[in-house]
Amino acid sequence: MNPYESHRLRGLLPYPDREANKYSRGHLVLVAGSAAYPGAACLAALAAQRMGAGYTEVVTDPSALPIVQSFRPSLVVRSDETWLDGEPLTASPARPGACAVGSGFDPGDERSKRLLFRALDTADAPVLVDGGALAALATDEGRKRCRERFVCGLPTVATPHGGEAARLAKLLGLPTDDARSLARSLSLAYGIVVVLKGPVTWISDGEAEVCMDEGTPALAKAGTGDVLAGMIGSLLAQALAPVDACVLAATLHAHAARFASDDLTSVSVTPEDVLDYVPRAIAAMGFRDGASR
Ligand SMILES: NC(=O)C1=CN([C@@H]2O[C@H](COP(=O)(O)OP(=O)(O)OC[C@H]3O[C@@H](n4cnc5c(N)ncnc54)[C@H](O)[C@@H]3O)[C@@H](O)[C@H]2O)[C@@H](O)CC1
Ligand SMILES: Nc1ncnc2c1ncn2[C@@H]1O[C@H](COP(=O)(O)OP(=O)(O)O)[C@@H](O)[C@H]1O
Repeated sequence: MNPYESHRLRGLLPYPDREANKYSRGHLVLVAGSAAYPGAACLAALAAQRMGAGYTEVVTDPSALPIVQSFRPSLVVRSDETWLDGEPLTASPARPGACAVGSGFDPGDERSKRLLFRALDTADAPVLVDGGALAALATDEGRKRCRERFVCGLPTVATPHGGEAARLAKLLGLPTDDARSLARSLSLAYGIVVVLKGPVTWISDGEAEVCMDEGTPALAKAGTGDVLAGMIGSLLAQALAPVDACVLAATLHAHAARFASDDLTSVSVTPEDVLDYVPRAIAAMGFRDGASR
């Protein structure tokens, strides 16, 4: 059920080439955070950096700007008000990129919807939809946009937990009793790759499902989903195929939490600790021949 054995996963790790520059290593536009949840933008942004993206640009609510800026000086941070009217994101082989939208959005507010729709409408690049933006995705207008992107060959990934998946299913009256079938039916109905998170996480592109069961209940703490979104977004920005990006990120997220639990106990691990153990999870997965350490 999980065709991703360790050799295949190791081959997907995005070790930088000798000639790498910050643009060739992937530009992630992370539209995240709100007045209510500025911390989610910080968690997802550091996760994106740790997962290898060369250029992590955080687009956030004006009230969250100073918080994200002071969190890490290497982040490029700008206001979502200017982003709404700015240049759309275009990815190319020389300058790969992706947009991740919604971690730390207030579900159901009008601003979340505007930001999500702008990302879906304008990004000529993969888009990841997470957190509060999933409420706006679970509307006729949200689904229509996903279908249009699907027809144009533009990947969209969504990372719902059980509650968010139920919202996406409700729009279409889909049954929610079996997680594997739910991941598949949401993927087919919206034309997206679905990462249905939980104690077991199911990843579906509508054709096949991958079962991710290496997690630990240490991950059941607010903020770990924001970390996962940053990791997947980072790999999408580095031009991994969508299902590969989701499987590799979910595996490293689970391994990082296990390493953190070994040292800190499953009681005490925080999402920040999961972030700190991502490098150990990457190193434990191994090095490709010729990769720069
Ligand atoms: N430090 C931060 O800034 C954090 C921000 N967060 C952000 O907070 C926003 C709201 O997310 P929430 O998930 O709290 O709110 P939601 O309103 O989207 O969903 C929460 C509700 O979903 C239901 N639910 C059903 N199954 C569930 C499951 N398996 N896991 C979780 N909930 C389930 C629960 O009844 C709960 O009341 C998101 O944008 C998220 O990214 C959270 O990730 C927590 C940390
Ligand atoms: N009991 C558990 N066992 C394994 N993994 C879990 C468990 N509970 C939660 N997780 C993982 O933790 C993450 C929680 O994400 P999410 O519910 O979006 O949290 P948040 O929105 O608070 O960041 C997901 O990756 C999920 O698979």
